[in-house]
Amino acid sequence: MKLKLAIQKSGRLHDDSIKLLKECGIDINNGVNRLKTEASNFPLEVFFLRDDDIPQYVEDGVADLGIVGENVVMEKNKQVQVVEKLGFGKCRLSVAVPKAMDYSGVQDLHKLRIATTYPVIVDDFLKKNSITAEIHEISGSVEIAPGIGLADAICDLVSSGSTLFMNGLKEAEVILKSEAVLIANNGLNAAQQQILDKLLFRIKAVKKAKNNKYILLNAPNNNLQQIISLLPGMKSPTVLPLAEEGWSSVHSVLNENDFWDIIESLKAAGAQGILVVPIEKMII
Ligand SMILES: Nc1ncnc2c1ncn2[C@@H]1O[C@H](COP(=O)(O)OP(=O)(O)OP(=O)(O)O)[C@@H](O)[C@H]1O
Ligand SMILES: O=P(O)(O)OC[C@H]1O[C@H](OP(=O)(O)OP(=O)(O)O)[C@H](O)[C@@H]1O
Ligand SMILES: [Mg+2]
Repeated sequence: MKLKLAIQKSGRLHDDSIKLLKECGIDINNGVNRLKTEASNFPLEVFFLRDDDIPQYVEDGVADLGIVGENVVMEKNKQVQVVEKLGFGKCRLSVAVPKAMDYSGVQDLHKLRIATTYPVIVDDFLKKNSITAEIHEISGSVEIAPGIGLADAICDLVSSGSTLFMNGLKEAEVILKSEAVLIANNGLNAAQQQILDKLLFRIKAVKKAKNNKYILLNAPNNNLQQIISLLPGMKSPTVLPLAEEGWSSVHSVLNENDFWDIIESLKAAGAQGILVVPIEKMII
C-alpha cells in the first residue's frame, strides 16, 4: 500500500514541496522531466502536475493527497479536505487598480471590467459585496491587462507587490490570504489514513522546529532565577554548572516570534555568550 501525492511540476510551490518531503526524511528521485516517482524509504508515490489540476485529481482519488495553494483549493471548489497548512507559498489574492485611479472602496469596482485567473473567487467576492462588474477570465500575465486596455482592474496573487508596482497598479482589496496546504481525498481507507497520519506527524515536527530556536547562554548564578523565568523551554530550561565558579549554562527552546524581545531581556539580566541554533525536528 502506497499513498499517491500530487505536487506542482514546476512553479512557485515545486521546490518547497520537494524540500518539505526531504525534511520529513522522505527520499524521492525527481530527475528532470519525470512526471512520476516513488519514495525509496516511505510508502509514497509522487506525481508532478499543473497545480490547477491537483484538486480534481484528489477529489477523484487519482491522487490521495496534494500540495496546492489555498487560493487554488477555493477557486476549484472540489470535495477535498484540507489537512494541514504548510507554511510556504504565502501570498494574498487581491484586486488591484491603476495607480492613478481614485479608489475609495469596493463600490468603486461597480461596472468595471476585472481581468483575473480566479473567476469563481472574484464572482463570489463581488456578489457578497453586491457589486456588478464584468469578469474577464484570462490564464496569465494578468497584471498587464489594464495597461493594454483589456480591463479596468485585475485580481491576482500578490506577495512583494513588485509585479503590481512595475505595471503601474495599486492594491485595492485583499480578498484572501493564502499559503500552501496539504489536501486529501475524502474517502481514504484505514490503511491510507495510517500512512497519512505518519506523514502528518513528520510534517508537524518539521513545522514546529522551524518556528523554534534552541538557545544556549551563560548566566551568573546570582541572577539565575530571573534568567530562567524569562525562558519558557519545552518543559523547563536545562541548567548545567560551568567550570568557572559562579556561572551556569542554561539551555532552552524559544519561539521565533518572541525571540528578539526575550534576547534583549536576557542580556539586560546579565546573560552572556548567547548562542541561537536552528532545530531540525521537534517532537513534543
Ligand atoms: N508571488 C508569490 N509568492 C508566494 N506564493 C505565490 C506567489 N505566486 C503564487 N504563489 C502560490 O504558488 C502557487 C503556484 O503559483 P505559480 O505561479 O507557480 O502557478 P501557475 O503558474 O498556475 O503554475 P502551473 O504551471 O502549475 O499551473 C499559487 O497558486 C499560489 O498559491
Ligand atoms: O507580488 P509579487 O512578489 O510581484 O508576486 C506576484 C506575482 O507572482 C505570481 O506570478 P509568478 O511570478 O509565479 O509567475 P506566473 O505568471 O508564471 O504565475 C503572481 O501571479 C503574480 O504575478
Ligand atoms: Mg496553474
